[in-house]
Amino acid sequence: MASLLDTPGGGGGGGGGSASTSLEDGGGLGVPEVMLRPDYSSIAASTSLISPNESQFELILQRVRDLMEEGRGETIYDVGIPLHDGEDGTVSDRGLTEDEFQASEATLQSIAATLDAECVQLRGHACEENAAKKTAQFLIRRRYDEKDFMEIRIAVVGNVDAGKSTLLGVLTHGELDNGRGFARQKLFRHKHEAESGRTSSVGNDILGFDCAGQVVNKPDHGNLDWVRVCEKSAKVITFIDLAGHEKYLKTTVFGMTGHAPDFGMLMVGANAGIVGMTKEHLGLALALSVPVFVVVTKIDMCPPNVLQETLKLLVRILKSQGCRKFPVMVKTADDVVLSATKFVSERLCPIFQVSNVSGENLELLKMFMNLLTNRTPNTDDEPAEFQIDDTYSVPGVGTVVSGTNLRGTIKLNDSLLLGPDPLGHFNPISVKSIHRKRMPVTEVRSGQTASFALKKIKRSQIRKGMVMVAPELKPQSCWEFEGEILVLHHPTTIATRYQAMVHCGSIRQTASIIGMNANCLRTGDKAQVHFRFVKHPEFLKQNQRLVFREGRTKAVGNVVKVIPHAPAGQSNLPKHKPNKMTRNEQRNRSMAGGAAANNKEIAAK
Ligand SMILES: Nc1nc2c(ncn2[C@@H]2O[C@H](COP(=O)(O)OP(=O)(O)OP(=O)(O)O)[C@@H](O)[C@H]2O)c(=O)[nH]1
Repeated sequence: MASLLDTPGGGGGGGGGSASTSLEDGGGLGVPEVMLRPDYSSIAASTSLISPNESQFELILQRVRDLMEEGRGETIYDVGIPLHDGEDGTVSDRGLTEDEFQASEATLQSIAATLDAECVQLRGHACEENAAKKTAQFLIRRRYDEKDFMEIRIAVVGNVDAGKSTLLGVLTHGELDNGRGFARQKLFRHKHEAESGRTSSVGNDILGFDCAGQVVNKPDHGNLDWVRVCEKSAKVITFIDLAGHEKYLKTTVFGMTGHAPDFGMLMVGANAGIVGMTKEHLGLALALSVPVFVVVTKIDMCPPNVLQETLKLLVRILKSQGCRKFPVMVKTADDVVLSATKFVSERLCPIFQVSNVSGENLELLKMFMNLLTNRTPNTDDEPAEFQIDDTYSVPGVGTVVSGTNLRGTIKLNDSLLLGPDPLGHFNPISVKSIHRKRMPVTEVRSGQTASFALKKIKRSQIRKGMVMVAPELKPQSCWEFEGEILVLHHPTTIATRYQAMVHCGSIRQTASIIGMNANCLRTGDKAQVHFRFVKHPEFLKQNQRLVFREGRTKAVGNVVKVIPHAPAGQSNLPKHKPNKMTRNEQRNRSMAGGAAANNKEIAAK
C-alpha cells in the first residue's frame, strides 16, 4: 500500500546510512532557544552558581522559576556551562573544579528549596579540554501536593505482537515478562482480548514518577491502586495502548486524534522488523504532528544480524523524505538526557532497544519518560474547553463524561455549555464532581484529562465528540466546513459526494464531500475540500488536524474554515419547539443554501 512513508530516501538524510547516528550532531535542529527575558549577563558565566551575591542569587532564582514555568513545573538546569558559549564557538569557559562544583550544587539546591522543588543530578561529565573540570545537568521539579501531578499522554502504536501490552505490563507492574504473554495479562480489559491476545480497546495504563524521578507504581497482588500512584506522583505518564491489528485501525485513529497524545511510542519487534501496520501508525503520528520515539523490543531473542537489518531499515524510513526525522540510538543515560531535552523539536526521533524479558535498557526508557514534558501550552487562565471522548452511567453517581481539557481551568460546580446536541444547541450544565485518574479533585487545568459527573443530564443525550465550554466562548456548531487535505491513499479517485469518516479531535462522524477545487482526487493529491457531516452538527475549530478515512482510503489535513450553523433559537434563549415540518424545512434550506454558496466559493478559488 502506498503511504506517506513510501517515498524513497533522500532529502532529510540521504537514506541508508549508519544506524548509530551520533546524538551530539543534533545541535542544529532548530530547537527553540529558551527565551531570556531579563538581562542575565551578570549570571551568564559557568561560575555564577559558586558564590553569587544577593542580586545574582535573585536573578538565578528568577531564571529557574521562569524555566520551570515554561516546563510546566520542571526544568533541566546546566551547571558549569555558560549561558552562551563564546561567539567564536570557544568552550574554554566550561567546567568547574570539584570544590566549585560542590558550591554550585549547594546554591542550586537552595534555589530549588526556595521554589519548593526537588533537585537531582541527571548526568555529570569531565570536560574534554580539561579532565579535572566537570559539567552536569540537574532536574529541578516542583513538589506537588497529593491532589496534583503533571500529566503526559503517550500513544502506544505498532504492529501486532510488537510487544506493546507486554512493555506496558512490565513498566507499570514492575515485573519482567516470561516471553509467553505473562506481563500483558495484567492489562487486558475485555475478556475476548484475554482470549485472543489482541488489544482492541483504547486502554489506559499509568506510570507515576515522584519529584526525585523515582517510579512510584507498587502493585499490590498484581493490582495497581491508581489513586495511590497519583497521590505519590509529581508526573504521571498515561499510556494510550492502541491496537496493533489492522482490523482495529478505526480505534487506533480515534486514540491518536481523540485522546490528544503528547507523544507517540512506536513499538517494533526486533525480529519481525518493520511489518504490517508499523508504517501506517508512524504515518498517522506524523500526519497529526505527534512527536514519535521508537522502542525496538525482543532484543533478547533476536540474532544480531537481524537486529541490525531492522535498525538499518528503521533509520532509512525515519530519514526518508516522507518522515524527515533525525534518528538517534539511545544507549546511555547521557543520550537519554540529551534526547529528552531536544525531543520537543519534533524532528528528533530517539530509538531504544529493549527486552521485556531480560529488562535490558528498560531503565533508560523509564528515565526518558521521566524527563518528557507536557507539550500543551499553559492556557489555565483562558476560557475552558473540554473535549469528550467517552461517556458512562455510574450507579449512584449518574452521568459521567471523560476527556481532555484542551484549554482553561474547570472547577467543581462550574457552569458550562455542553453541546452541540442534534439541533446544534449548547445547553447549560454544571459539574457535580471531578476525577483525575480515578482520584477526586476540585479542578482540572489545561492539558489534563478528567472525568466529570454532570447534573441533570442523561447519558443518552451525550456523545463522543461533544464539548463542554465556558459560556463566554459563545460556541457555535457546524454542519459544514472546509478542509485542506492530502490524499495518502485511495485505490481509484475521490469525487464529490464521496463519503468517509472524519476524525477530528474526539469527533468521529461520516462526512460527505460536497465540493472541492479539483474534479477528482488521487493518491498524493492535495485539495481544498468542502465537507458536510451526515448525522449531526459538530463543534470544530480552524486549524484542527483531521483524518478522513474509509477502509484503506486515507487523507489527512487541516480544518481551514468552519461554516457556523445557526440553529433555530439557542436553548439558552426562551425555548420553542419547532414542529417536524419546520425542522426538516430548515435543514433542507440550510443544506441547499450552504452547499450552493460554498460550492460557488470553492469554484471561484
Ligand atoms: N522474548 C521476548 N518476548 C517478548 C518481549 N516482548 C514481548 N514478548 C512476547 O511477545 C508476545 C506478544 O506481545 P504483546 O505484548 O501481546 O504484543 P502486542 O504488540 O501488545 O500485540 P497486540 O496487543 O495484539 O497489538 C507475548 O507472548 C510476549 O510475551 C521481549 O522483549 N522478549
